[in-house]
Amino acid sequence: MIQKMSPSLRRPSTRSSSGSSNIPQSPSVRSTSSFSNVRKNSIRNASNSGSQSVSASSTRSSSPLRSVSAKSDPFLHSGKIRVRRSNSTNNCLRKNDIYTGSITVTIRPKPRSTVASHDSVGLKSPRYSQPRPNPQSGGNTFIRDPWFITNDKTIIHEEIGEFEFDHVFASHCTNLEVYERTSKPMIDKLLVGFNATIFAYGMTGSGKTFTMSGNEHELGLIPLSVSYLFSNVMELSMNGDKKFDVIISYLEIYNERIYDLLESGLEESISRPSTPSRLYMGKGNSNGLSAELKIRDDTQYGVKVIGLTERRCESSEELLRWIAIGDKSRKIGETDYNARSSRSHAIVLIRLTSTDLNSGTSRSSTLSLCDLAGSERATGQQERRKEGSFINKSLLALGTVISKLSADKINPTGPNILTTPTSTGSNSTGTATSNNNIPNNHIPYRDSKLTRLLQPALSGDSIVTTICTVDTRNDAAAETINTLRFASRAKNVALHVSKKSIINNGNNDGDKDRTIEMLRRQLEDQRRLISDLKGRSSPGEGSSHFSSDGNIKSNGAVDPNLALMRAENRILKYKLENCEKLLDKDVVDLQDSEIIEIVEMLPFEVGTLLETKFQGLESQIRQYRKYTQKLEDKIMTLEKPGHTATSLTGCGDTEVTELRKMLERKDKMIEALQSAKRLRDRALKPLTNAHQTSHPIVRNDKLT
Ligand SMILES: Nc1ncnc2c1ncn2[C@@H]1O[C@H](COP(=O)(O)OP(=O)(O)OP(=O)(O)O)[C@@H](O)[C@H]1O
Repeated sequence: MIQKMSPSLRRPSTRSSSGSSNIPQSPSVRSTSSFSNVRKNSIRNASNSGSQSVSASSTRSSSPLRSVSAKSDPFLHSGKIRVRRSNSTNNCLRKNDIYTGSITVTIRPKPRSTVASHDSVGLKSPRYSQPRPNPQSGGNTFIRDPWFITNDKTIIHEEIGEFEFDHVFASHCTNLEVYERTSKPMIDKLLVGFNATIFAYGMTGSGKTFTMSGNEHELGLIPLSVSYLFSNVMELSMNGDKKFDVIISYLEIYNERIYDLLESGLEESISRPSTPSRLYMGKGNSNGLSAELKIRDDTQYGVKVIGLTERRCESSEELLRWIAIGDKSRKIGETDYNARSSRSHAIVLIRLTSTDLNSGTSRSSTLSLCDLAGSERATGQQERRKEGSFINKSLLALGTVISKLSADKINPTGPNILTTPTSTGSNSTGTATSNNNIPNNHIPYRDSKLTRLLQPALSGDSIVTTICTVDTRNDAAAETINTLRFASRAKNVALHVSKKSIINNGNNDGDKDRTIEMLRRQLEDQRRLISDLKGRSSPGEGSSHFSSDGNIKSNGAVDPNLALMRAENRILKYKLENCEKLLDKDVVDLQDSEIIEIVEMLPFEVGTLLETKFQGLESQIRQYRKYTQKLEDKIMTLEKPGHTATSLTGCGDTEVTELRKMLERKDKMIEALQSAKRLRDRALKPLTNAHQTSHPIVRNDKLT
């Protein structure tokens, strides 16, 4: 019997290639007549091949990445997954800086049966196609599979009809294939500056956590994406023009409260080895200590969780270690459907900041990886029931937001295209505006923490991809149909996303980096100097330190007054020595018998004048010598322990002034010396000339 179709599924199919148009595509539900043709084919295919999908299995076999071994490398070394860049995007990228398209929606059915060892972790629900006792016949009845996947875009329920999405995976596809098609293109967008959001949605036990985190046999989208991100970051920063910062935060929404999953992880990050997945950690391990965090509107990010821990990561291993630590605190509990059911929505936020070291410009984009808790029916256990009601309430809020965003009635002129909040998109009150700026219906983002956190992403600040996991067992049909309805609406939400803007001002990271580099160098220089001084100074030197050039320092800084005093003292000394030499020479010269003879021959006045001059010079030199000595003594005293830089500076001012005055006088003295010499030369010249005739050898050298 063909059931009456839900109104939301009645839209005519828009089956054009999703990559060729920016008009969001409605999921199609075929007429029952067309459906019956498909059904026949599907049933035939299924019975012939024993598999659900032809196209998806071909995808599986053609993937070049299937040989990657999760066992050999739990975090999958980046080199192993970087086989090729993905060019698969179902949406249009009109301009380099603008992304126009709709939310990308993919469906991942849970396999009919999983290998026993894989399933031992907790699949409690009855297996697909298992025999059930039939009271009428007394024998066993096999429950028939109501779902068919006819190609990689379509999933059909034999009574409900056909749903079309961007991609429908085969139930036996690997996480790697899901990653290749969903997450990898998003990392490529992230790397060029777009925000990217990926979330897994589906009923409890349908494989959301398996898809996002993986298990010990198979890596999930999170580790695969992180490895790919870091391999790109390393490659792009190789030539030294760019620098990347990767920062992780990790939170959960449990019973409508936000908790930081990295708050208490620092010690563990140091001591613990990395762990690939929360599935293999302790159960029910809430530490119960973390405080609830609040959300605020934020001009840069739309919304911000106040006080959320941020950890800077240098490698994929480090980042995944933080996630493993966060996973440990995530609330997990046993439900009727899943022995290790996530009782919270978990969101990993990875912020990538790239800085162009030449221009100093930088750009930050954020990757949000969300593993939502699964919708579930009421259960017997009180605690699970309470959790379940919070989960369902928040998922309902998400469904309503998506529904409002997707509904044509919001914008009767066309699809509801959302733009970034900073331009014409939604605001914090949740009012969406369409392209033509006509205010639309109120979008109830504030109805739950989940929708509030996803608000920027859903209102056009991020490219969004969702992976809806479904359970194709007959028992789960109602939940699966609900999931597909949600997925159908999400597919209708159109996006118009701008790249995050480049920050280019004096306070950008480039400038900061340069300043930091300069300060770091200064610090290193000073450290070297300090250790050098420590090595040279004796233990009793108190707070005074000596630089390599002998100047006293306080806290590593050169005292400029003292340095000046010392320099001037050196000059003074040098001049004094020269004066002394000159005087000594003159004295010697004058004592020379020949000169004395000559001088005796001079008129008396000249001799007296010279004598007076030289005596004056001698007296001046004695004064300078005395002063220099005094100055040296003073410096020696100041350098002794107990004299601080302050006292030094205080003394130095007067000393330096005096010294300067002395230097001026000293210059005068030298001038006087020179004029005396000239005078003497002039006085001696006629005598020398006269003497040359009778005494050809004159010791001129002594007079110069
Ligand atoms: N595609 C798959 N291949 C192999 N095993 C799977 C797959 N999907 C789910 N499973 C298994 O099913 C079980 C439940 O999956 P999982 O915990 O991921 O579900 P879930 O949707 O996250 O549930 P919940 O919402 O309750 O947290 C796990 O044991 C998981 O390994």
